Amino acid sequence: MGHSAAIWDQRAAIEVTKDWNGINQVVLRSPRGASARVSLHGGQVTSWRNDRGEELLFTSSKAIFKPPKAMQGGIPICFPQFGNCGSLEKHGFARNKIWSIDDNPPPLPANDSNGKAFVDLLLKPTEEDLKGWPHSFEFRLRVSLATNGDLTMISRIRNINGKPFSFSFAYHTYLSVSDISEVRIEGLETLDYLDNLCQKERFTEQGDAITFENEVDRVYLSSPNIIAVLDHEKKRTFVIRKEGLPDVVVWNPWEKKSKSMVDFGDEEYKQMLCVDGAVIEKPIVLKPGEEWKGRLCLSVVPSSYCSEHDAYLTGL
Ligand SMILES: O=P(O)(O)OC[C@H]1O[C@H](O)[C@H](O)[C@@H](O)[C@@H]1O
Repeated sequence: MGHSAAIWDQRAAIEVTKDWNGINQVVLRSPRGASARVSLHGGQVTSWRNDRGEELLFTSSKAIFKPPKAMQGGIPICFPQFGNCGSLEKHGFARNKIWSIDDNPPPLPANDSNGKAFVDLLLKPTEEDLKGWPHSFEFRLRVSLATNGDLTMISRIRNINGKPFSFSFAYHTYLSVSDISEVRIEGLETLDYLDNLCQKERFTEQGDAITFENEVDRVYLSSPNIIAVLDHEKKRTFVIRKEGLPDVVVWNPWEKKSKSMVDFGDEEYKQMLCVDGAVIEKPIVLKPGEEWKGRLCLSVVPSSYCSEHDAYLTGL
């Protein structure tokens, strides 16, 4: 795929354009008008819009998106380390690297190809990278947008090293919400979590659902594969389905911390909520030749749909 080439295939539209830093980004469009943008900087999804053109992911108005710094917003990929729980830079190096497009990706499964636009991005370590993390790998990230606007990300990480290596991982998903005080998460009740605000101490969630009235920075452990984020004001619900990602990070910096973060504008913390499908507590160990797969699918449904179908949520 050449520089800023536009490729249109019969199923759906895939276009490669340049972002404001001159870095290639892939735009996926669904036949009904939903869209997603994926930057080759970090393989980061920077935008996901529904068919009415409404942005579903949060990006701060002051976001700095200039390599080598990763942008706070969208969906950064945290690999091979989450946060500061290791010797590497925060959240690992993958989100700061320039990925490449696979011009000849394996096809979508036949039962899943109808109207789907997708792109495969690849990350392989350079000689220089191997000095910082001496493990050879191939990371294939497939981002796809379905006809109904669902956004799916599949990460496949293969060990092409002579020795085993281990890693942690997260899709650091910044959801756009109307007002954090009006939002609730269902599906994490009764789970144990590590509280990053209390030196990773382990607690058990007592509430019926998770609501927000202060800073929250937690890793929920061994969660179900479907959770819901209900936004009362917007009357919509994000449904997060995941596979291979046992942990869920829930983060909102709240007022005081967000004031100390250069990327955040005043009061902007109210419009964001990170809910990350992740592997943190028990890192993945890959033997030579082995591959790991982690899948995240994001959908948006009207909240009325959810309350009418109570079982849909209570059974999560
Ligand atoms: O600033 P970022 O690199 O986007 O990371 C922001 C946040 O990510 C995670 O959710 C962590 O649990 C937080 O402690 C951290 O501050």
